[in-house]
Amino acid sequence: MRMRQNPQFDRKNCFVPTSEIIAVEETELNKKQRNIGKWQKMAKPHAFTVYYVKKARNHRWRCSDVTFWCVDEHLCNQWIQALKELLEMQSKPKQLLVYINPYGGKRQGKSIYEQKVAPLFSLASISTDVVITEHANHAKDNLFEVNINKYDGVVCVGGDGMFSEVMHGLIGRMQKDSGIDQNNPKAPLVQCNIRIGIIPAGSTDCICYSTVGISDPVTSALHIIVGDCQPLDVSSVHHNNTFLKYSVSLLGYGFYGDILKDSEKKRWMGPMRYDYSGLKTFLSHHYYEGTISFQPAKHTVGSPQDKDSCRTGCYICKKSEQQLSQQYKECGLKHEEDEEEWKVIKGKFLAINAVNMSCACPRSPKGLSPAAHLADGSADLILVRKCSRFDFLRYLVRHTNQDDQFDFSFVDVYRVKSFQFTSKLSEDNESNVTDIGKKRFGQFCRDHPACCCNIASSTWNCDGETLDSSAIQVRVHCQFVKLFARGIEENSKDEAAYSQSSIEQLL
Ligand SMILES: CCCCCCCCCCCCC/C=C/[C@@H](O)[C@H](COP(=O)(O)O)NC(C)=O
Ligand SMILES: Nc1ncnc2c1ncn2[C@@H]1O[C@H](COP(=O)(O)OP(=O)(O)O)[C@@H](O)[C@H]1O
Ligand SMILES: [Ca+2]
Repeated sequence: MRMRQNPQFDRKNCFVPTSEIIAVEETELNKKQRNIGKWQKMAKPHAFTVYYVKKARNHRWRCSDVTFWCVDEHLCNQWIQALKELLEMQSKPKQLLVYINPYGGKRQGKSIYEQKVAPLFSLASISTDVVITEHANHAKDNLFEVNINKYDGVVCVGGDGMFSEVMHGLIGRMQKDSGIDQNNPKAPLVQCNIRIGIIPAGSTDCICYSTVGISDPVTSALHIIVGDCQPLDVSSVHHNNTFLKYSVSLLGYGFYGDILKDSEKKRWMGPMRYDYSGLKTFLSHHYYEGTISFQPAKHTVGSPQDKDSCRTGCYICKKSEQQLSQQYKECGLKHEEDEEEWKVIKGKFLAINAVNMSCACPRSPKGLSPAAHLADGSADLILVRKCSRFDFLRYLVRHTNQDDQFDFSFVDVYRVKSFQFTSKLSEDNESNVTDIGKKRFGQFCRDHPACCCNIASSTWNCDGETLDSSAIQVRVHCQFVKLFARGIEENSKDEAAYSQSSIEQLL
Protein backbone atom coordinates (compact mmCIF):
# COMPACT_ATOMS: atom_id res chain seq x y z
CA MET A 1 0.00 0.00 0.00
CA ARG A 2 1.42 3.37 -1.03
CA MET A 3 0.67 6.07 1.49
CA ARG A 4 1.28 9.80 1.19
CA GLN A 5 2.08 11.34 4.56
CA ASN A 6 -0.14 14.36 5.25
CA PRO A 7 1.07 17.06 2.83
CA GLN A 8 1.59 19.75 5.41
CA PHE A 9 3.53 17.35 7.71
CA ASP A 10 5.92 15.55 5.50
CA ARG A 11 6.63 15.38 1.79
CA LYS A 12 8.00 11.81 1.87
CA ASN A 13 6.24 8.83 0.36
CA CYS A 14 6.40 5.63 2.36
CA PHE A 15 5.62 2.15 1.07
CA VAL A 16 4.09 -0.30 3.53
CA PRO A 17 3.20 -3.88 2.56
CA THR A 18 -0.38 -4.41 3.77
CA SER A 19 0.96 -7.47 5.64
CA GLU A 20 2.82 -5.00 7.88
CA ILE A 21 -0.23 -2.95 8.83
CA ILE A 22 -0.97 -3.34 12.55
CA ALA A 23 -4.40 -1.64 12.84
CA VAL A 24 -6.80 0.81 11.17
CA GLU A 25 -8.94 3.16 13.25
CA GLU A 26 -11.40 5.97 12.59
CA THR A 27 -9.88 9.20 13.87
CA GLU A 28 -11.82 11.78 15.83
CA LEU A 29 -10.42 15.16 14.80
CA ASN A 30 -10.04 17.66 17.62
CA LYS A 31 -10.74 21.35 17.14
CA LYS A 32 -7.06 22.21 16.65
CA GLN A 33 -6.63 19.60 13.91
CA ARG A 34 -9.71 20.92 12.11
CA ASN A 35 -8.15 24.35 11.80
CA ILE A 36 -4.90 23.20 10.11
CA GLY A 37 -4.10 24.13 6.52
CA LYS A 38 -6.69 23.89 3.77
CA TRP A 39 -8.94 21.56 5.78
CA GLN A 40 -10.22 24.49 7.82
CA LYS A 41 -12.42 25.58 4.88
CA MET A 42 -14.13 22.20 5.02
CA ALA A 43 -17.39 21.60 6.76
CA LYS A 44 -16.50 18.45 8.65
CA PRO A 45 -13.44 16.50 7.44
CA HIS A 46 -13.33 12.76 8.13
CA ALA A 47 -10.15 10.84 8.93
CA PHE A 48 -8.75 7.39 9.63
CA THR A 49 -5.37 6.37 11.02
CA VAL A 50 -3.26 3.45 9.81
CA TYR A 51 -0.76 1.98 12.33
CA TYR A 52 2.08 0.16 10.60
CA VAL A 53 5.54 -1.36 11.13
CA LYS A 54 8.36 1.14 10.60
CA LYS A 55 11.71 -0.58 10.02
CA ALA A 56 14.75 1.07 11.58
CA ARG A 57 18.43 0.07 11.43
CA ASN A 58 19.76 -3.25 12.79
CA HIS A 59 16.43 -5.04 12.26
CA ARG A 60 14.69 -2.84 14.86
CA TRP A 61 10.94 -2.44 14.24
CA ARG A 62 8.76 0.33 15.65
CA CYS A 63 5.04 1.10 15.45
CA SER A 64 4.35 4.22 13.41
CA ASP A 65 1.09 5.75 12.19
CA VAL A 66 -0.26 7.97 9.45
CA THR A 67 -3.64 9.72 9.32
CA PHE A 68 -5.66 10.15 6.11
CA TRP A 69 -8.26 12.93 5.86
CA CYS A 70 -11.06 13.41 3.35
CA VAL A 71 -14.36 15.25 3.06
CA ASP A 72 -16.45 12.32 1.94
CA GLU A 73 -17.52 10.32 5.00
CA HIS A 74 -18.66 7.41 2.83
CA LEU A 75 -15.25 7.19 1.07
CA CYS A 76 -13.53 7.31 4.46
CA ASN A 77 -15.66 4.44 5.80
CA GLN A 78 -15.05 2.45 2.62
CA TRP A 79 -11.29 2.73 3.15
CA ILE A 80 -11.59 1.69 6.79
CA GLN A 81 -13.83 -1.26 5.90
CA ALA A 82 -11.59 -2.40 3.03
CA LEU A 83 -8.43 -2.26 5.14
CA LYS A 84 -10.07 -4.07 8.08
CA GLU A 85 -11.28 -6.84 5.78
CA LEU A 86 -7.75 -7.11 4.37
CA LEU A 87 -6.33 -7.52 7.89
CA GLU A 88 -8.94 -10.19 8.68
CA MET A 89 -7.80 -12.24 5.68
CA GLN A 90 -4.16 -12.46 6.79
CA SER A 91 -2.80 -15.02 9.28
CA LYS A 92 -2.61 -12.48 12.08
CA PRO A 93 -3.16 -13.90 15.59
CA LYS A 94 -6.31 -12.85 17.44
CA GLN A 95 -6.05 -14.91 20.63
CA LEU A 96 -2.73 -15.55 22.43
CA LEU A 97 -1.64 -17.49 25.54
CA VAL A 98 1.19 -15.58 27.28
CA TYR A 99 3.63 -17.01 29.86
CA ILE A 100 5.80 -14.53 31.76
CA ASN A 101 8.91 -15.64 33.68
CA PRO A 102 9.32 -12.99 36.37
CA TYR A 103 12.75 -14.35 37.38
CA GLY A 104 14.54 -14.68 34.04
CA GLY A 105 17.34 -12.33 32.97
CA LYS A 106 17.21 -9.07 34.93
CA ARG A 107 13.82 -10.06 36.41
CA GLN A 108 11.98 -7.46 34.34
CA GLY A 109 9.77 -9.84 32.36
CA LYS A 110 6.53 -8.57 33.89
CA SER A 111 7.26 -4.86 33.43
CA ILE A 112 8.63 -5.40 29.90
CA TYR A 113 5.38 -7.15 28.93
CA GLU A 114 3.05 -4.64 30.59
CA GLN A 115 4.82 -1.50 29.37
CA LYS A 116 6.06 -2.47 25.91
CA VAL A 117 4.02 -5.40 24.61
CA ALA A 118 0.48 -5.33 26.03
CA PRO A 119 -0.33 -1.85 24.57
CA LEU A 120 0.65 -3.08 21.08
CA PHE A 121 -1.42 -6.27 21.44
CA SER A 122 -4.49 -4.23 22.42
CA LEU A 123 -3.89 -1.76 19.55
CA ALA A 124 -3.97 -4.81 17.25
CA SER A 125 -7.13 -6.03 19.08
CA ILE A 126 -5.41 -9.25 20.15
CA SER A 127 -6.97 -10.80 23.28
CA THR A 128 -4.55 -12.53 25.65
CA ASP A 129 -4.62 -14.96 28.59
CA VAL A 130 -1.56 -14.10 30.69
CA VAL A 131 0.08 -16.54 33.13
CA ILE A 132 2.85 -15.28 35.40
CA THR A 133 4.81 -18.43 36.26
CA GLU A 134 5.32 -19.24 39.92
CA HIS A 135 7.95 -21.98 39.59
CA ALA A 136 10.09 -23.73 37.01
CA ASN A 137 8.08 -25.93 34.60
CA HIS A 138 4.86 -24.11 35.53
CA ALA A 139 4.37 -23.11 31.87
CA LYS A 140 5.28 -26.57 30.57
CA ASP A 141 2.84 -28.36 32.88
CA ASN A 142 0.11 -25.81 32.17
CA LEU A 143 0.39 -26.48 28.43
CA PHE A 144 -0.66 -30.10 29.02
CA GLU A 145 -3.96 -28.91 30.50
CA VAL A 146 -5.10 -25.78 28.63
CA ASN A 147 -7.55 -25.90 25.73
CA ILE A 148 -4.76 -25.23 23.20
CA ASN A 149 -7.04 -25.05 20.14
CA LYS A 150 -8.54 -21.83 21.49
CA TYR A 151 -5.29 -19.96 20.76
CA ASP A 152 -3.57 -18.76 17.57
CA GLY A 153 -0.21 -18.88 19.32
CA VAL A 154 1.74 -19.07 22.59
CA VAL A 155 4.06 -16.25 23.72
CA CYS A 156 6.90 -16.70 26.22
CA VAL A 157 8.35 -13.65 27.97
CA GLY A 158 11.84 -14.64 29.12
CA GLY A 159 15.08 -16.11 27.81
CA ASP A 160 16.08 -19.26 25.96
CA GLY A 161 15.25 -21.43 28.97
CA MET A 162 11.69 -20.11 29.05
CA PHE A 163 11.27 -20.70 25.32
CA SER A 164 12.60 -24.21 25.82
CA GLU A 165 10.04 -24.83 28.55
CA VAL A 166 7.11 -23.66 26.38
CA MET A 167 8.44 -25.65 23.41
CA HIS A 168 8.66 -28.82 25.55
CA GLY A 169 5.11 -28.23 26.74
CA LEU A 170 3.73 -27.81 23.21
CA ILE A 171 5.69 -30.70 21.65
CA GLY A 172 4.96 -32.96 24.61
CA ARG A 173 1.26 -32.12 24.39
CA MET A 174 1.23 -32.88 20.65
CA GLN A 175 2.90 -36.30 21.14
CA LYS A 176 0.64 -37.16 24.07
CA ASP A 177 -2.50 -36.24 22.10
CA SER A 178 -1.22 -38.35 19.18
CA GLY A 179 -0.18 -41.32 21.34
CA ILE A 180 3.50 -41.05 20.38
CA ASP A 181 6.11 -42.29 22.92
CA GLN A 182 8.90 -39.70 23.01
CA ASN A 183 11.25 -42.26 24.63
CA ASN A 184 11.64 -44.07 21.32
CA PRO A 185 14.51 -42.24 19.52
CA LYS A 186 13.10 -43.30 16.15
CA ALA A 187 9.46 -42.37 16.91
CA PRO A 188 7.80 -40.48 14.02
CA LEU A 189 7.12 -37.30 16.05
CA VAL A 190 4.04 -35.21 15.20
CA GLN A 191 4.86 -31.63 14.13
CA CYS A 192 3.72 -28.76 16.32
CA ASN A 193 1.96 -26.12 14.18
CA ILE A 194 1.01 -23.63 16.88
CA ARG A 195 3.37 -20.68 16.48
CA ILE A 196 5.52 -19.59 19.43
CA GLY A 197 6.41 -15.94 20.01
CA ILE A 198 9.42 -14.89 22.09
CA ILE A 199 9.52 -11.59 23.96
CA PRO A 200 13.23 -11.36 24.97
CA ALA A 201 13.59 -10.84 28.73
CA GLY A 202 16.35 -13.32 29.52
CA SER A 203 20.14 -13.43 29.78
CA THR A 204 21.40 -14.68 26.41
CA ASP A 205 18.19 -14.58 24.28
CA CYS A 206 20.08 -16.18 21.39
CA ILE A 207 16.97 -17.88 19.94
CA CYS A 208 15.17 -14.53 19.61
CA TYR A 209 18.28 -12.76 18.29
CA SER A 210 19.03 -15.53 15.74
CA THR A 211 15.46 -15.62 14.35
CA VAL A 212 14.62 -11.88 14.37
CA GLY A 213 18.04 -10.23 14.18
CA ILE A 214 17.75 -8.25 17.41
CA SER A 215 16.81 -8.82 21.06
CA ASP A 216 14.12 -6.15 21.40
CA PRO A 217 10.67 -6.68 23.02
CA VAL A 218 8.82 -4.19 20.75
CA THR A 219 10.34 -5.68 17.57
CA SER A 220 9.35 -9.20 18.67
CA ALA A 221 5.84 -8.04 19.62
CA LEU A 222 5.39 -6.56 16.12
CA HIS A 223 6.57 -9.79 14.45
CA ILE A 224 3.88 -11.61 16.49
CA ILE A 225 1.19 -9.04 15.57
CA VAL A 226 1.84 -9.19 11.82
CA GLY A 227 1.62 -12.99 12.06
CA ASP A 228 5.08 -13.95 10.76
CA CYS A 229 5.88 -17.66 10.51
CA GLN A 230 9.45 -19.06 10.63
CA PRO A 231 9.96 -22.85 10.74
CA LEU A 232 12.76 -24.08 13.02
CA ASP A 233 14.75 -27.33 13.22
CA VAL A 234 14.55 -29.17 16.55
CA SER A 235 17.06 -31.76 17.83
CA SER A 236 15.74 -34.57 20.03
CA VAL A 237 18.17 -35.81 22.68
CA HIS A 238 18.00 -39.33 24.11
CA HIS A 239 20.08 -41.43 26.51
CA ASN A 240 19.66 -45.05 25.39
CA ASN A 241 15.87 -45.33 25.14
CA THR A 242 15.04 -42.48 27.48
CA PHE A 243 13.96 -39.09 26.15
CA LEU A 244 16.00 -36.25 27.70
CA LYS A 245 15.28 -32.93 25.96
CA TYR A 246 14.68 -31.06 22.73
CA SER A 247 17.17 -28.41 21.63
CA VAL A 248 16.88 -25.58 19.10
CA SER A 249 19.92 -23.45 19.90
CA LEU A 250 22.99 -24.96 21.56
CA LEU A 251 23.86 -28.45 22.72
CA GLY A 252 27.24 -27.76 24.36
CA TYR A 253 29.60 -30.17 26.19
CA GLY A 254 32.81 -29.06 27.89
CA PHE A 255 33.24 -25.29 27.90
CA TYR A 256 29.59 -24.19 27.57
CA GLY A 257 28.40 -27.10 29.70
CA ASP A 258 30.78 -26.23 32.54
CA ILE A 259 29.84 -22.53 32.28
CA LEU A 260 26.18 -23.43 32.64
CA LYS A 261 26.74 -25.85 35.52
CA ASP A 262 28.78 -23.27 37.42
CA SER A 263 26.37 -20.40 36.66
CA GLU A 264 23.22 -22.26 37.73
CA LYS A 265 24.22 -21.58 41.36
CA LYS A 266 24.58 -17.88 40.58
CA ARG A 267 21.23 -17.04 38.96
CA TRP A 268 20.93 -14.10 41.42
CA MET A 269 23.68 -12.40 39.39
CA GLY A 270 21.39 -12.24 36.32
CA PRO A 271 23.14 -12.21 32.91
CA MET A 272 26.47 -11.34 34.58
CA ARG A 273 26.62 -14.92 35.88
CA TYR A 274 27.78 -16.13 32.44
CA ASP A 275 30.70 -13.68 32.39
CA TYR A 276 31.83 -14.72 35.85
CA SER A 277 31.47 -18.48 35.18
CA GLY A 278 32.90 -17.99 31.68
CA LEU A 279 36.13 -16.56 33.05
CA LYS A 280 36.34 -19.22 35.76
CA THR A 281 35.74 -22.02 33.22
CA PHE A 282 38.23 -20.50 30.78
CA LEU A 283 40.92 -20.44 33.50
CA SER A 284 40.20 -24.02 34.58
CA HIS A 285 40.86 -25.09 30.96
CA HIS A 286 39.47 -28.62 31.43
CA TYR A 287 39.39 -30.96 28.43
CA TYR A 288 37.30 -34.13 28.08
CA GLU A 289 38.01 -37.41 26.33
CA GLY A 290 35.27 -39.13 24.42
CA THR A 291 33.96 -40.53 21.14
CA ILE A 292 31.74 -38.67 18.70
CA SER A 293 29.96 -40.49 15.89
CA PHE A 294 27.78 -38.63 13.39
CA GLN A 295 25.90 -38.89 10.11
CA PRO A 296 26.76 -36.08 7.67
CA ALA A 297 23.69 -34.18 6.44
CA LYS A 298 23.90 -35.20 2.78
CA HIS A 299 20.55 -33.56 1.92
CA THR A 300 21.72 -30.02 2.65
CA VAL A 301 23.05 -27.71 -0.06
CA GLY A 302 24.99 -25.42 2.27
CA SER A 303 28.15 -25.77 4.36
CA PRO A 304 29.23 -24.28 7.73
CA GLN A 305 31.89 -22.19 6.00
CA ASP A 306 29.56 -20.62 3.45
CA LYS A 307 29.75 -16.88 3.31
CA ASP A 308 26.02 -16.40 2.72
CA SER A 309 24.22 -17.09 6.01
CA CYS A 310 20.55 -17.86 6.64
CA ARG A 311 18.27 -14.96 5.61
CA THR A 312 14.49 -14.38 5.34
CA GLY A 313 13.02 -16.76 2.74
CA CYS A 314 16.32 -18.72 2.77
CA TYR A 315 16.88 -20.68 -0.46
CA ILE A 316 19.23 -23.17 1.26
CA CYS A 317 16.61 -24.03 3.89
CA LYS A 318 13.91 -24.47 1.22
CA LYS A 319 16.09 -26.60 -1.07
CA SER A 320 17.48 -28.73 1.77
CA GLU A 321 14.01 -29.44 3.13
CA GLN A 322 12.81 -30.43 -0.34
CA GLN A 323 15.72 -32.82 -0.81
CA LEU A 324 15.18 -34.30 2.64
CA SER A 325 11.48 -35.03 2.05
CA GLN A 326 12.40 -36.40 -1.41
CA GLN A 327 14.93 -38.77 0.23
CA TYR A 328 12.35 -39.74 2.84
CA LYS A 329 9.72 -40.54 0.17
CA GLU A 330 12.16 -42.64 -1.86
CA CYS A 331 13.76 -44.72 0.87
CA GLY A 332 12.00 -44.00 4.19
CA LEU A 333 13.56 -43.48 7.64
CA LYS A 334 14.85 -47.05 8.18
CA HIS A 335 16.98 -47.22 5.01
CA GLU A 336 18.10 -43.58 5.46
CA GLU A 337 19.50 -44.26 8.95
CA ASP A 338 21.41 -47.41 7.84
CA GLU A 339 22.41 -46.21 4.38
CA GLU A 340 24.34 -43.10 5.50
CA GLU A 341 27.69 -44.15 7.05
CA TRP A 342 28.55 -43.00 10.55
CA LYS A 343 31.84 -41.12 10.91
CA VAL A 344 33.63 -41.72 14.24
CA ILE A 345 36.07 -39.33 15.95
CA LYS A 346 37.84 -40.04 19.24
CA GLY A 347 39.80 -37.37 21.04
CA LYS A 348 40.32 -34.83 23.78
CA PHE A 349 37.98 -31.88 23.48
CA LEU A 350 37.75 -28.48 25.17
CA ALA A 351 34.26 -28.01 23.71
CA ILE A 352 31.77 -29.95 21.64
CA ASN A 353 28.96 -27.68 20.35
CA ALA A 354 26.03 -28.78 18.20
CA VAL A 355 23.97 -25.80 17.03
CA ASN A 356 20.68 -25.80 15.07
CA MET A 357 21.05 -22.08 14.36
CA SER A 358 23.82 -19.52 14.31
CA CYS A 359 23.28 -18.83 18.05
CA ALA A 360 23.92 -15.17 17.31
CA CYS A 361 23.25 -13.06 20.37
CA PRO A 362 24.13 -9.58 21.65
CA ARG A 363 27.39 -11.01 23.05
CA SER A 364 28.31 -12.71 19.79
CA PRO A 365 26.58 -11.00 16.83
CA LYS A 366 27.61 -13.69 14.33
CA GLY A 367 27.09 -16.58 16.76
CA LEU A 368 28.79 -19.94 17.23
CA SER A 369 28.22 -21.02 13.62
CA PRO A 370 27.41 -17.99 11.44
CA ALA A 371 26.27 -20.03 8.42
CA ALA A 372 24.04 -22.47 10.32
CA HIS A 373 20.47 -22.58 8.97
CA LEU A 374 17.24 -22.25 10.91
CA ALA A 375 15.24 -24.75 8.85
CA ASP A 376 17.53 -26.98 6.73
CA GLY A 377 17.13 -30.16 8.80
CA SER A 378 20.75 -30.15 9.96
CA ALA A 379 22.91 -29.04 12.89
CA ASP A 380 26.51 -27.79 12.81
CA LEU A 381 28.73 -29.98 15.00
CA ILE A 382 31.78 -27.98 16.16
CA LEU A 383 34.68 -29.91 17.73
CA VAL A 384 37.26 -27.83 19.60
CA ARG A 385 40.17 -30.13 20.43
CA LYS A 386 42.57 -29.70 23.33
CA CYS A 387 44.84 -26.68 22.74
CA SER A 388 46.65 -24.00 24.73
CA ARG A 389 44.73 -21.40 26.73
CA PHE A 390 46.08 -18.74 24.39
CA ASP A 391 44.80 -20.50 21.28
CA PHE A 392 41.43 -21.17 22.94
CA LEU A 393 41.19 -17.47 23.82
CA ARG A 394 41.92 -16.54 20.19
CA TYR A 395 39.13 -18.92 19.18
CA LEU A 396 36.68 -17.33 21.65
CA VAL A 397 37.54 -13.78 20.63
CA ARG A 398 36.74 -14.72 17.01
CA HIS A 399 33.08 -15.04 18.19
CA THR A 400 33.01 -11.29 18.74
CA ASN A 401 34.56 -10.15 15.44
CA GLN A 402 34.29 -10.85 11.73
CA ASP A 403 37.14 -13.40 11.49
CA ASP A 404 36.49 -17.06 10.60
CA GLN A 405 36.03 -19.00 13.85
CA PHE A 406 36.76 -22.32 12.15
CA ASP A 407 40.15 -21.31 10.75
CA PHE A 408 42.18 -23.09 13.46
CA SER A 409 44.02 -26.43 13.31
CA PHE A 410 42.25 -27.55 16.49
CA VAL A 411 38.71 -26.72 15.32
CA ASP A 412 36.60 -28.94 13.02
CA VAL A 413 32.99 -28.37 11.98
CA TYR A 414 30.58 -30.81 10.31
CA ARG A 415 27.00 -30.35 9.10
CA VAL A 416 25.16 -33.38 10.53
CA LYS A 417 21.64 -34.79 10.76
CA SER A 418 22.36 -36.96 13.80
CA PHE A 419 25.23 -37.65 16.20
CA GLN A 420 26.10 -39.61 19.34
CA PHE A 421 28.60 -38.99 22.11
CA THR A 422 30.06 -41.14 24.86
CA SER A 423 32.64 -39.84 27.34
CA LYS A 424 35.79 -41.89 27.94
CA LEU A 425 34.63 -42.33 31.53
CA SER A 426 31.53 -44.23 30.48
CA GLU A 427 33.65 -46.20 27.98
CA ASP A 428 36.23 -47.17 30.63
CA ASN A 429 33.76 -49.40 32.36
CA GLU A 430 36.33 -52.25 32.61
CA SER A 431 37.05 -51.54 36.27
CA ASN A 432 34.85 -49.45 38.50
CA VAL A 433 37.90 -48.75 40.74
CA THR A 434 39.24 -46.23 38.23
CA ASP A 435 35.76 -44.79 37.90
CA ILE A 436 35.44 -44.17 41.64
CA GLY A 437 38.96 -42.78 41.72
CA LYS A 438 38.30 -40.54 38.71
CA LYS A 439 34.93 -39.41 40.04
CA ARG A 440 36.42 -38.46 43.44
CA PHE A 441 39.52 -37.04 41.73
CA GLY A 442 37.21 -35.29 39.26
CA GLN A 443 35.33 -33.60 42.06
CA PHE A 444 38.65 -32.42 43.55
CA CYS A 445 39.67 -30.93 40.19
CA ARG A 446 36.30 -29.29 39.71
CA ASP A 447 36.69 -27.53 43.07
CA HIS A 448 40.28 -26.47 42.34
CA PRO A 449 40.23 -24.68 38.96
CA ALA A 450 44.01 -24.29 38.94
CA CYS A 451 44.44 -27.95 38.05
CA CYS A 452 44.23 -28.51 34.29
CA CYS A 453 43.99 -32.29 34.15
CA ASN A 454 41.07 -33.77 32.34
CA ILE A 455 38.04 -34.34 34.54
CA ALA A 456 36.17 -37.54 33.74
CA SER A 457 33.12 -35.91 32.20
CA SER A 458 31.43 -32.56 31.71
CA THR A 459 27.75 -31.65 31.53
CA TRP A 460 25.63 -31.06 28.43
CA ASN A 461 24.21 -27.52 28.13
CA CYS A 462 20.89 -27.92 26.31
CA ASP A 463 19.45 -24.47 25.42
CA GLY A 464 20.56 -23.21 28.81
CA GLU A 465 19.42 -26.19 30.89
CA THR A 466 21.75 -29.00 32.07
CA LEU A 467 21.23 -32.64 30.96
CA ASP A 468 21.44 -35.54 33.41
CA SER A 469 23.79 -37.75 31.39
CA SER A 470 26.86 -37.27 29.21
CA ALA A 471 26.19 -40.18 26.80
CA ILE A 472 23.55 -38.95 24.34
CA GLN A 473 22.00 -39.71 20.93
CA VAL A 474 20.81 -36.68 18.95
CA ARG A 475 18.59 -36.51 15.85
CA VAL A 476 17.58 -33.32 13.95
CA HIS A 477 13.87 -32.97 13.05
CA CYS A 478 13.50 -30.60 10.09
CA GLN A 479 11.23 -27.55 10.53
CA PHE A 480 9.61 -29.11 13.58
CA VAL A 481 8.27 -25.98 15.33
CA LYS A 482 7.21 -22.53 14.08
CA LEU A 483 7.99 -19.08 15.46
CA PHE A 484 6.31 -15.71 15.00
CA ALA A 485 9.40 -14.50 13.12
CA ARG A 486 10.76 -14.29 9.58
CA GLY A 487 14.48 -14.96 10.00
CA ILE A 488 17.07 -12.23 9.51
CA GLU A 489 15.98 -9.76 6.81
CA GLU A 490 18.54 -8.47 4.34
CA ASN A 491 20.80 -6.06 6.24
CA SER A 492 19.80 -2.48 6.94
CA LYS A 493 21.99 -0.83 4.28
CA ASP A 494 19.55 -2.34 1.76
CA GLU A 495 16.73 -0.78 3.73
CA ALA A 496 18.45 2.62 3.56
CA ALA A 497 18.79 2.20 -0.21
CA TYR A 498 15.14 1.10 -0.32
CA SER A 499 13.77 4.24 1.36
CA GLN A 500 16.18 6.41 -0.70
CA SER A 501 14.71 4.96 -3.91
CA SER A 502 11.17 5.70 -2.74
CA ILE A 503 12.11 9.35 -2.11
CA GLU A 504 13.73 9.58 -5.58
CA GLN A 505 10.52 8.32 -7.12
CA LEU A 506 8.72 11.24 -5.52
CA LEU A 507 11.14 13.99 -6.57
C1 LIG B 1 37.03 -13.16 25.85
C2 LIG B 1 35.98 -13.09 24.77
C3 LIG B 1 34.92 -14.12 25.02
C4 LIG B 1 33.84 -14.05 23.96
C5 LIG B 1 32.95 -15.25 24.11
C6 LIG B 1 31.74 -15.19 23.21
C7 LIG B 1 30.80 -16.25 23.66
C8 LIG B 1 29.50 -16.21 22.89
C9 LIG B 1 28.40 -16.81 23.71
C10 LIG B 1 27.39 -17.43 22.79
C11 LIG B 1 26.47 -18.34 23.55
C12 LIG B 1 25.44 -18.82 22.56
C13 LIG B 1 24.78 -20.07 23.04
C14 LIG B 1 23.57 -19.69 23.86
C15 LIG B 1 23.01 -20.59 24.71
C16 LIG B 1 21.79 -20.18 25.48
O1 LIG B 1 20.72 -21.01 25.13
C17 LIG B 1 22.11 -20.33 26.97
C18 LIG B 1 20.90 -19.98 27.81
O2 LIG B 1 20.40 -18.75 27.43
P1 LIG B 1 19.41 -17.97 28.51
O3 LIG B 1 20.32 -17.57 29.63
O4 LIG B 1 18.36 -18.99 28.97
O5 LIG B 1 18.83 -16.81 27.75
N1 LIG B 1 23.20 -19.42 27.27
C19 LIG B 1 24.38 -19.91 27.63
C20 LIG B 1 25.49 -18.93 27.83
O6 LIG B 1 24.55 -21.11 27.81
N1 LIG C 1 8.50 -18.37 38.17
C1 LIG C 1 9.67 -19.02 38.03
N2 LIG C 1 10.48 -19.22 39.08
C2 LIG C 1 11.65 -19.86 38.92
N3 LIG C 1 12.13 -20.35 37.75
C3 LIG C 1 11.34 -20.18 36.68
C4 LIG C 1 10.10 -19.51 36.75
N4 LIG C 1 9.55 -19.50 35.51
C5 LIG C 1 10.41 -20.14 34.70
N5 LIG C 1 11.49 -20.55 35.40
C6 LIG C 1 12.68 -21.27 34.88
O1 LIG C 1 13.76 -20.33 34.76
C7 LIG C 1 14.68 -20.84 33.77
C8 LIG C 1 15.40 -19.73 33.08
O2 LIG C 1 14.47 -18.90 32.49
P1 LIG C 1 14.97 -17.87 31.36
O3 LIG C 1 13.78 -17.05 31.01
O4 LIG C 1 15.69 -18.60 30.28
O5 LIG C 1 15.99 -16.94 32.14
P2 LIG C 1 17.56 -16.79 31.78
O6 LIG C 1 17.63 -16.30 30.37
O7 LIG C 1 18.06 -15.82 32.78
O8 LIG C 1 18.14 -18.19 31.94
C9 LIG C 1 13.82 -21.64 32.81
O9 LIG C 1 14.41 -22.93 32.70
C10 LIG C 1 12.46 -21.76 33.46
O10 LIG C 1 12.04 -23.13 33.50
CA1 LIG D 1 19.52 -26.19 11.13
